[in-house]
Amino acid sequence: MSTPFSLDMQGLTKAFDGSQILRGVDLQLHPGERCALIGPNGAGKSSLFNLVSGRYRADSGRVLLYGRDITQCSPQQINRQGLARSFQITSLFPRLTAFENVRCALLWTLGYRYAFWRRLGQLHDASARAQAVLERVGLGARAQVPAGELSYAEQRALELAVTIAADAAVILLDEPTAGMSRAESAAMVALIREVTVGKTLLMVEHDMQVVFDLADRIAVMDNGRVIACDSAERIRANQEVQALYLNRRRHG
Ligand SMILES: Nc1ncnc2c1ncn2[C@@H]1O[C@H](COP(=O)(O)OP(=O)(O)OP(=O)(O)O)[C@@H](O)[C@H]1O
Repeated sequence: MSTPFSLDMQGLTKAFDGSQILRGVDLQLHPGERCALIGPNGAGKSSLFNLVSGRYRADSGRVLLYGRDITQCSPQQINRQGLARSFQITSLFPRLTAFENVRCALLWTLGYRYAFWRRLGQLHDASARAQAVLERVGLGARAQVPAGELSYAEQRALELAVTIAADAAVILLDEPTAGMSRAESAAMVALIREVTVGKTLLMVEHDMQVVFDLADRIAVMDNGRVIACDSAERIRANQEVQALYLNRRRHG
C-alpha cells in the first residue's frame, strides 16, 4: 500500500522498570522534509530515536519506513532499509583514519546486501564512495588523519559523513551542533542542509537558532508524547508549547 510518509510513528509506548517513558508517540514525516524534535530534558527524545532506529523495542505501536513495518527489525536491518541514525563521536574509531571510519560504516551497511561483497570491485566502490562522502563534508584533505586527531568540529563532520555514507533516505541526527561555536554551528547547519536535500531529516536539537534555521517543522515532545508538530511560526504561537517553556523557566 502506498503511503505519503517516509517515516510514520504510530502510538509508540515504552516503559523502563515500570516507569512509562513514551506514552503514545505519533509523528509522521514526509519525504524531503526536515523536522526538529525539541522538548525538555527527559521528555523522551533519545528514547524515541533508540526505538525508531531499532536499539529499543517498543512495548506497543508501530514504526513504518516508507510504509514498511520496521518495528521488530534490528538496527542493521533498519539501516539497510534506508534509515540512518547519527553515531556519536564516542562511536568513531579514534585510531582509524577518517577515511577508514566512513568505509567501515559503508561496509556495515552494505556488507550483507551483496552476496559477493568480498569481490575486489565492490571494495573499491566502497573506497571511492568513502572518499567522495568525505569530500562532501569538507574532510577530503583530512581523509588520512586518525579520527582522534581531528578537531571537535571535524569529528562532528565525520560523524555526519558516517551517517550519510550509505545514502539513507531517512536520517536521524542527535544534537549535531552541540558543543560548537556559533560559527562552527552555522557551518554545520549549511552542511546538513546540503547533504539532506531530498531526504527526510529528524533531528534532536536544543539550539533554537539551529532549529529555526534548518527545520521545516518542529515537533515538541513532553512527558513521552509529541504535543505539537508544526511550522516554526505556529509552534511559537502554540499555547501548550509556550506554557511548557514558561513553566520550565519558572521552575528550572
Ligand atoms: N535504557 C533505559 N533504562 C532506564 N531508563 C531509561 C533508559 N533510557 C532512557 N531512560 C529514561 O527515560 C527518560 C527519558 O529519557 P530520554 O533520554 O529519552 O529523554 P530526552 O528527551 O532525550 O532527554 P535529554 O534532552 O536530556 O537527552 C529519562 O527519565 C531516562 O532516565
